[in-house]
Amino acid sequence: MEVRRPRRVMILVNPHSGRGQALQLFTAHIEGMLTEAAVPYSLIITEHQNHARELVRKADLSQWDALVIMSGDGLLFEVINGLMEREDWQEAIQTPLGILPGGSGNALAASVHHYSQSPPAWNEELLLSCGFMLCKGLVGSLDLVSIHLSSQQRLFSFLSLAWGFVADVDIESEKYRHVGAIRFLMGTLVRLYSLKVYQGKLAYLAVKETPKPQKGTITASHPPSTPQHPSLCSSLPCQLIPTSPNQNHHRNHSTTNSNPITSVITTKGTETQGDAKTKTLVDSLLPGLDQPVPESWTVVKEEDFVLVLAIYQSHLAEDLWTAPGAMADDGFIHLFYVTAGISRPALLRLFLAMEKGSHLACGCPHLVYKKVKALRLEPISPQGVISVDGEMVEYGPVQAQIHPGLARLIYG
Ligand SMILES: Nc1ncnc2c1ncn2[C@@H]1O[C@H](COP(=O)(O)OP(=O)(O)OP(=O)(O)O)[C@@H](O)[C@H]1O
Repeated sequence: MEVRRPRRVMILVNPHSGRGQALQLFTAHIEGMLTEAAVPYSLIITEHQNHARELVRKADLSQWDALVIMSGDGLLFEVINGLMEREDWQEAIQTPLGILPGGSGNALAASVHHYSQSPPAWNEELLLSCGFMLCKGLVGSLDLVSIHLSSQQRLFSFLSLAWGFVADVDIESEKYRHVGAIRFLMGTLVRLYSLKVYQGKLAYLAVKETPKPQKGTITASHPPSTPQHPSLCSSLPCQLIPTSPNQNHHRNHSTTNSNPITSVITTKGTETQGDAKTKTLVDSLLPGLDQPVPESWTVVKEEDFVLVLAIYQSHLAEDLWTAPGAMADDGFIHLFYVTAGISRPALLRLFLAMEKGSHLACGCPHLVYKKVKALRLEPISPQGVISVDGEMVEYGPVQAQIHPGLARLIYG
């Protein structure tokens, strides 16, 4: 007879995130909620940078129903990259992930709240909404973006890749973190005052609008963007239910080749290569960074930018509804860029309009928006900042490709 050990939710709290109150917020608002909903959990307080990354890289994931972070987006970035560094990454990255806002930006928390079609919420109200989603335990797919840096390092991102104005504001405003979400407005005003032009080359592979596939065919396209709720989902009462790892972790995978040296194509177009034990995820759309981009790509003729922002969730911060049509698993990188020549007032108007998601209706000739599957950015300006999920990464040429529905996220 199979004896199932009890499994639970690992909650990682960064006590220094945001205004440094994540732990107090957890105790005041979430602890009771989880107890009432009978969700078993273990609380782990991160002690240093990369603590969460190392922990999930080595964790026995069969013990955990979900990995939840209470912090800003930076801690989830660590968790995702820790999972993708494991030998069993294909299974590991299927562990449901959850977010409780404890930072000052809280982009993913604001996005999942938005996907639940609830009216906008901030601060504690947003935290309660995310806590409620955690108790319900509904799980959907989450797109990840594979990012290659010039040093050959590869990262996995769930939120954004930014260069120019947005990246500068994000990183420079970290020193105002103690004031909370308003740090972005302060950073924006400071950076507007010393507005810069950033030189570089941008190219992308645009999404082709294709007719809907026939029923029953396996395609490489993304699924409908409504959340799927197969595994952690119980009906009622709101409670996380243990599931067998084998039951759900391979939900997206259909093996097309029985050879142990396999190339596995998932129904969502994710390719892996290698032997059966250590397959690596292939970025089939990306040539080497030292190779020219394929002819099917669009090369942007302008080389003077104010910002380039690739985002794959709806919100860049609690009050920045940047990609109004985006969903967690829509299979798109939403690429925005602003070309040089925009006036300070026009740029400020764009950011103010972003609060209501109406910036694309501003009619600003300098703002361009494209849905893409891959992109490459080659900065020419010798110094600058590139950020991935709000974290500063190595400056230099960078390219990225979307992997639709590679991870799983708790959202209602
Ligand atoms: N105990 C800790 N001490 C110092 N740094 C930590 C600790 N735990 C996590 N970190 C690091 O802090 C960084 C910032 O974390 P995170 O983004 O989650 O919070 P935040 O920056 O306050 O949020 P936001 O970006 O929304 O302002 C991450 O790189 C993370 O690795």
